[in-house]
Amino acid sequence: MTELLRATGLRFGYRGRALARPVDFALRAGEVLVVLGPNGSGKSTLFRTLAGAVPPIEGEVRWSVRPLGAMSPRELAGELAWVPQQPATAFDLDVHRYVMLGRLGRLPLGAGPGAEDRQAVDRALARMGLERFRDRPLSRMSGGERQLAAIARALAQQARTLILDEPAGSLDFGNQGRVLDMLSALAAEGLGIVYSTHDPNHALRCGTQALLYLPAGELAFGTVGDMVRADRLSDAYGVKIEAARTADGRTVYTLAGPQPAAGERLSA
Ligand SMILES: Nc1ncnc2c1ncn2[C@@H]1O[C@H](COP(=O)(O)OP(=O)(O)OP(=O)(O)O)[C@@H](O)[C@H]1O
Repeated sequence: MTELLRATGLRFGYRGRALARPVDFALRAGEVLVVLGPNGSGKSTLFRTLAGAVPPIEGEVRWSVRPLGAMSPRELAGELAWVPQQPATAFDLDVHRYVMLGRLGRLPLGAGPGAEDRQAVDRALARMGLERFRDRPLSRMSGGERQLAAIARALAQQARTLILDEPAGSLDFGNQGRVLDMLSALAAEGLGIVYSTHDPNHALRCGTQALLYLPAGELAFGTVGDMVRADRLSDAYGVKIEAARTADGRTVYTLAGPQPAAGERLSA
């Protein structure tokens, strides 16, 4: 399988202070890498580092074998499309213009969008079920609808990898399932997917690899089967987490009760 992303000895954070110990990981076409960790552990910062918005403290990021630092913004736009946690624009665009922003990074300097770009926008709106919101200003959309529009914008970009920061964070139960299944379908079409979530069950539903922030600055990488386990999750979040089985044999994780008070860690 084609390698899309590789991080080697990567340390990242702000003003020289790393949020985790050095980590190595890779993503190939067709894989879904899920990033799990407590609030403030560094999931968004990792994404910003992979996208080149925050320079690494140490180590290297490569997209399709090329070092991130040597890539032009247009080359990078062909590699990754980033869906931030809280999509925002300086102007109140209507939805199809907002989704068109996903095309801009791919256009030659000074060129305007053409028929191919408009088709890409229409396809992305259809895939997200947003056709009826086409001419609606973002300011008149709910948080969840805006999140779907941000995913449509990333799809319109037609990059090889999608990075999504908590894509299901504002979505209702039905849309959570739809978006996760769509991410699986996009991976099956050959894209690479990287996304963060606070729900380990989402990682089980749609994940092949996982990065898990553990206490003492360890960032562990492995298969979802190895990383998303009750013992490791309990360790990561400092609460007792139990595995249960559904009638059709799937594993689901739930919080066990009662839990330690906030700030107390489990003694394991
Ligand atoms: N621009 C910044 N400069 C300095 N520190 C920052 C900056 N942005 C975030 N931080 C800090 O870096 C740490 C990691 O933040 P980050 O947003 O990456 O966490 P996260 O895992 O995505 O959190 P959450 O699950 O709450 O969204 C936090 O302690 C945060 O306060």
